[in-house]
Amino acid sequence: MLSSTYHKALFSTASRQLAKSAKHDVVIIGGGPGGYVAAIKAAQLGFNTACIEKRGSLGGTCLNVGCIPSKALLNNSHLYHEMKHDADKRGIIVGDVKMDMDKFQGAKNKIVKELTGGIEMLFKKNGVTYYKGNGSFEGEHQVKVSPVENGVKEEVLIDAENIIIATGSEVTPFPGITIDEERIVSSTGILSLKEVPKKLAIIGGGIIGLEMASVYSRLGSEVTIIEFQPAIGATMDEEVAKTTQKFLTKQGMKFKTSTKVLGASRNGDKVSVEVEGVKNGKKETLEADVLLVAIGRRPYVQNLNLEKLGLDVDKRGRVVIDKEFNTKHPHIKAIGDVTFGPMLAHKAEEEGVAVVEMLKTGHGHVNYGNIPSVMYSHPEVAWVGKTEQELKAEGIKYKVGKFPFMANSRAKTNMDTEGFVKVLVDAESERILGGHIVGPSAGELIAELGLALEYGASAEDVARTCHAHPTLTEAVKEAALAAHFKPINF
Ligand SMILES: Cc1cc2nc3c(=O)[nH]c(=O)nc-3n(C[C@H](O)[C@H](O)[C@H](O)COP(=O)(O)OP(=O)(O)OC[C@H]3O[C@@H](n4cnc5c(N)ncnc54)[C@H](O)[C@@H]3O)c2cc1C
Ligand SMILES: NC(=O)c1ccc[n+]([C@@H]2O[C@H](COP(=O)([O-])OP(=O)(O)OC[C@H]3O[C@@H](n4cnc5c(N)ncnc54)[C@H](O)[C@@H]3O)[C@@H](O)[C@H]2O)c1
Repeated sequence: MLSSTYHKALFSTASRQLAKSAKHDVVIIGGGPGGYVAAIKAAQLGFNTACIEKRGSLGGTCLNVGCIPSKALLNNSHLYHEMKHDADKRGIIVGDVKMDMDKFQGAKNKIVKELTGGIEMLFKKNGVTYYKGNGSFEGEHQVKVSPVENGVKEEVLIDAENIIIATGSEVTPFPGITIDEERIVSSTGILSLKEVPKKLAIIGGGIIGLEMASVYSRLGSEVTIIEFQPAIGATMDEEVAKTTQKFLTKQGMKFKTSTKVLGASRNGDKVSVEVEGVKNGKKETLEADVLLVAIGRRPYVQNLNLEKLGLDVDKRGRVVIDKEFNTKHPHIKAIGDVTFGPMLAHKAEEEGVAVVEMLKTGHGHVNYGNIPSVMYSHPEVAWVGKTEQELKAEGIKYKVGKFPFMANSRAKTNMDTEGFVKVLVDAESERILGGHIVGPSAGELIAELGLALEYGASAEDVARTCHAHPTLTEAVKEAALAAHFKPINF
């Protein structure tokens, strides 16, 4: 996303004279992955561009309280766990390994600060005007920027030819459960705990639940995940979800699937969670030191004043747009989490580019059939294209090619052999329809299958491509070979 030059640079906002009114070709409300990418692209394509962000720092949910801080905690907790429990079997004697939570959190905060500051610098470099304030509609072509702490000091009224809504999403609340961000936390609070909870309960076995379960389980928490559905992993391929649950269970996490949460309350430093089995109606009270509520996110449109222009949201609160990102007023468009599609940073970024290209040329495209998903647990889980359950539901005849990391020489040398690569191909043409990986570096490996999908490659195309040895990528090649004919090494 950002080059390392910018990662390193800490950037302080230059003081600027604020006009009470301004005029721009493109105004973007929201500075997350959707909004900031759209802003940079628009400026690069020659538009006089402004981006309004009220948070006080750019990068949105992803950089401030999402992708980036969670991955920093995941990476460092993994290192800690490896040193403590894994080094010995590799012949590395490390002595007494301990956690320093202040430094652990500090390392994460430093990364967030550098990356968000880097975007501010990119805005400067590309000539994007950045308004630190709340954006709201005043008219079809008028956006008002209202002051926020450390932001604009007075209101600015912008006259905008085109407006892009990129206001993202917020945590879905659980009715009746009050988040205090201390003992009962959302995805934001869990990223900044001051100590490792002895017992951590999590409502929701989706991506946030499982990633945070991984972090704290590695640091020593007893983790229980409560999931309403019979399976974890939200939209994962069913076989992959089952395998993932098996691996995470082996790591010590406890799962209560098909379980309904009736309520939760804080009593001093403890939290009680009342649950009931969906199938047997059995009630139980779980005690925890911290409870994470992670049952999804919902679009965020508060304080935008959409009503003023009669802009529609659907039942799930998503801003209604057509295939070209247009609301009912075609010069007002919406991208990212605030509208349809998966709530992923790279999806928002793709839309950020496409929406601006649409403005410039009348064409802009996102391939929604090829948006990868990655869960950064260990082993990682990554997928792209169709799952087996989707292919069955659509009546598409397919073949499966699978290859286990146990038979991959690089995974063996790394002593990291859990999982497999699964390639789903059209039964006749062998064109790749989906890729599913649970295993080491799955999040990196999935890019190859994404590229194959984008270019309409067949299993044979991937299988006949020379892959370096010894690498984990050979498992992808072998899975493709298995779909086409037979693998060599298994
Ligand atoms: C814990 C966690 C981990 C995640 N990890 C990943 C991951 O690893 N990979 C991944 O792809 N996705 C991940 N996501 C999802 C990802 O963060 C979102 O999909 C992505 O941030 C959406 O980008 P966006 O630009 O649409 O919205 P956002 O990032 O939410 O940005 C919207 C911005 O608009 C601002 N805003 C809202 N209203 C106004 C207004 N009226 N005026 C001015 N500013 C306004 C908000 O302050 C916000 O900064 C994660 C999410 C969470 C919560
Ligand atoms: N690595 C990543 O790409 C990444 C990481 C974190 C978050 N995200 C994105 O953020 C969004 C939100 O993540 P999330 O994990 O909160 O949502 P999610 O949709 O991934 O998972 C929510 C889970 O909660 C369960 N659930 C819902 N209501 C429940 C209830 N009442 N009781 C018990 N379980 C219940 C659902 O069945 C589901 O399994 C997702 O769209 C995800 O794509 C992505």
